[in-house]
Amino acid sequence: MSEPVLALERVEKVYNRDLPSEVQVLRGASLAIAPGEVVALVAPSGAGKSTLLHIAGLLDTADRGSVRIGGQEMTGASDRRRTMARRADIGFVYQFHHLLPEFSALENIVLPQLAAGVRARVAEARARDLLVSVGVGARADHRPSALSGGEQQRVAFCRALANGPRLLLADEPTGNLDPATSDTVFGALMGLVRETGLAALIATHNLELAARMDRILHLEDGRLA
Ligand SMILES: Nc1ncnc2c1ncn2[C@@H]1O[C@H](COP(=O)(O)OP(=O)(O)OP(=O)(O)O)[C@@H](O)[C@H]1O
Repeated sequence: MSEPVLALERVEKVYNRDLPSEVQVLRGASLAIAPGEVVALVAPSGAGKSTLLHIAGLLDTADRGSVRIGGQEMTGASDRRRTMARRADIGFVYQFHHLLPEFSALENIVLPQLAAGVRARVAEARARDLLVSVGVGARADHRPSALSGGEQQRVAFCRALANGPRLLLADEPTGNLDPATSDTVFGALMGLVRETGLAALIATHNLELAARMDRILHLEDGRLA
């Protein structure tokens, strides 16, 4: 089997250690996601989904266990190396779009590319292609406030993929949308992910959406099964 894009091994995480409020969220969580594989992460509220995604996305560190991105061991890596790996390899999507309100949809997708050193004309062409591929090409020049919730979220997907990451991490990406919109927007996300051959870990409470992914992982009692 090819090298997993994301591999977690026996990851443990405790918040507020040695305080009365101590909570052990992860108790040996392990997973491996292959290139091109789309995996659903399903868990009861408060089970530690966001914690797991933050650790996988190198935004937080585990107390124990190992995190590898593209075969590179990230446990104990310097902040600089983790930041570089995060920028180069990982795209994030959240429940709320977090687009920059004073910039257009197009600019929101161009800016991270400019920050990564891509030339403006190339960045703009890529941003337009991405917007067209998720069905919001006609909205390129609108600011986020002039877009519907579903359109905003589709723009957020494009932004997450702008710099060609190899791993997409999504935390309830359609959780804020009504069921019909959620279905359409999820379809757009899957289209993008399949087109680019990304590996993805997508947290959702929606079991119908989870069933459309390649595999479902359940997070319970701090472990994945
Ligand atoms: N920074 C923190 N300090 C202390 N406790 C925390 C912290 N972050 C999360 N927790 C606790 O850890 C547990 C898991 O939180 P997490 O946000 O990962 O859950 P979740 O599965 O994403 O929940 P939800 O589906 O409701 O968003 C919860 O009990 C939460 O209260």
